Amino acid sequence: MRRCYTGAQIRAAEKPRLEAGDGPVLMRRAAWGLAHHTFQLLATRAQTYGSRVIGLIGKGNNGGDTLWALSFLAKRGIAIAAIPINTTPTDLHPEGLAAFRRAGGRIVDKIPTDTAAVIDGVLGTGFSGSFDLPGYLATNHLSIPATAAVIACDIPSGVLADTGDIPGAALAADLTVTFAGPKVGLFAEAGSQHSGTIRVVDIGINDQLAAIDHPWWIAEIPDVAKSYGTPAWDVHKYSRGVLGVVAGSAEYPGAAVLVVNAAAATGVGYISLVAEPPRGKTVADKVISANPQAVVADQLTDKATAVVIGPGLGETMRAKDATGAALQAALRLQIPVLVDASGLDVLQAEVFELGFAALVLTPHVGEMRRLTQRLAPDLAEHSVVDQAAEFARRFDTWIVLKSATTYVFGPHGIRSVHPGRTPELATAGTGDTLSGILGAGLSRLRPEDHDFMQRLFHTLSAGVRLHSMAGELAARDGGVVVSTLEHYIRQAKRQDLE
Ligand SMILES: NC(=O)C1=CN([C@@H]2O[C@H](COP(=O)(O)OP(=O)(O)OC[C@H]3O[C@@H](n4cnc5c(N)ncnc54)[C@H](O)[C@@H]3O)[C@@H](O)[C@H]2O)[C@@H](O)CC1
Repeated sequence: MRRCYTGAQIRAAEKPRLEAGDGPVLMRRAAWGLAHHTFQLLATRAQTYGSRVIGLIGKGNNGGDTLWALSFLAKRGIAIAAIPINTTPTDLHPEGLAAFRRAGGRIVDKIPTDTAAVIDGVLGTGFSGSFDLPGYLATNHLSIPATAAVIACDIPSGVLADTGDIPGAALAADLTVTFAGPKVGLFAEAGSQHSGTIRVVDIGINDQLAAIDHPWWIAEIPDVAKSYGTPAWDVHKYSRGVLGVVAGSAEYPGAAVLVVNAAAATGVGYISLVAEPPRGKTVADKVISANPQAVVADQLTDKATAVVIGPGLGETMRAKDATGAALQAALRLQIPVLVDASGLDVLQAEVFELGFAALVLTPHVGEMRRLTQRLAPDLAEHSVVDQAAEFARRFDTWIVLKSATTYVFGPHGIRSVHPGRTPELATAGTGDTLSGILGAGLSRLRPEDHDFMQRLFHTLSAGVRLHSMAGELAARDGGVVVSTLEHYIRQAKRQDLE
């Protein structure tokens, strides 16, 4: 798992160094890294000596970094120029501007058509409110040639470092060179679609960053193998993981099929479908014809090591009873419980007091808002991401908030972020598939292990990654058809996508 940070966390880590007077040193390290990666990018395009690089410069330190970086590039034979954005040359970072001028840089008011790269150094982590850089450029007749690379200094201007939201508009970068540690805004929401390739420059504050409480985490491809890879050589079907599935109804039998398909493709020792009569008949028939290895029972087996409750259960009294009975059994067995879809709407506040081994809720944005409205109405004014984070903390539970960006929040502030890698996953049934993947992962955990919580977090985060890898593979293969996603889950488990 890789760490990333809010703007405030990065500022807190820098603070002692700034107070010790190290600001200029940190800035020059950042600028050196920005110049290095810019040069590397130009080299891959065979555009180094004599190429032109233009900086779009704001009045803060982000502009200062860019001016310094341009001065370093000039020493490597690059023709440099800068355009102040929303400010005047007299308001630019003084030392940066002096270095830039010493290196022969000129302030200009046009972007020449032979420009090889534009560095966006208008706004960095000091950005708040709203800004529309593309609109500003259009109004001022500054057009970036289609052949020029766009390189963002630290973060594309207009992206909020803490959330990835873009309240105005931002340039989409080919490359973002970010300092100290990656900002969460480069991976979340619209920011994730504007950051391009991300390079991190070590500016010498890693010790301070390591000490930060509650960074954000990101699951990387190797993490999938850690949580979902080959089981121990000596497992048998029960010790590998027994997943109970309480899903499907006469109205939505397909949801149960999708959960079971995904769990089977992810890898589990035994799948027990809880399908008591009369809803059981249709659901059981459909699941068994798709997955003959699943075993149908009318209640949760005592051998279960995790249970998924909710997909396609519907809103009938019977669905509520099935949810209640499965929760009681899971409590008695002390196994992790995942509640999704219809199951979420019947959860009452008391459920959170019961003391499950772990309770994981996987709402999409609409379901999260409904949960908040019902159980924590005072949070309703917050963003849905903040609602999920606070809900997890308040109710001592785990939330996987599904949207274009997916978030995992744990009870004690632990959290991970997962950029949307393909909009193809925005189709009915992909949530059921995620429940199946995560259910299979949960069934492998042992609540009695000392590092159970850590493993649980990794399982949820890596499972979200596995799901999006499967989506990406399906998208490349012509699009996501949910009933075939299990095929891509298996492919994703063995394929290095990057
Ligand atoms: N703090 C540090 O030690 C380091 C900071 N570095 C750089 O410093 C940046 C942060 O610098 P700053 O704090 O000066 O902030 P920025 O350079 O991001 O921008 C600050 C300026 O933009 C203005 N501004 C904010 N929102 C605006 C809006 N919506 N419309 C118009 N103007 C707006 C602010 O009033 C302020 O004048 C980082 O992103 C990074 O590039 C690097 O040099 C590394 C070291």
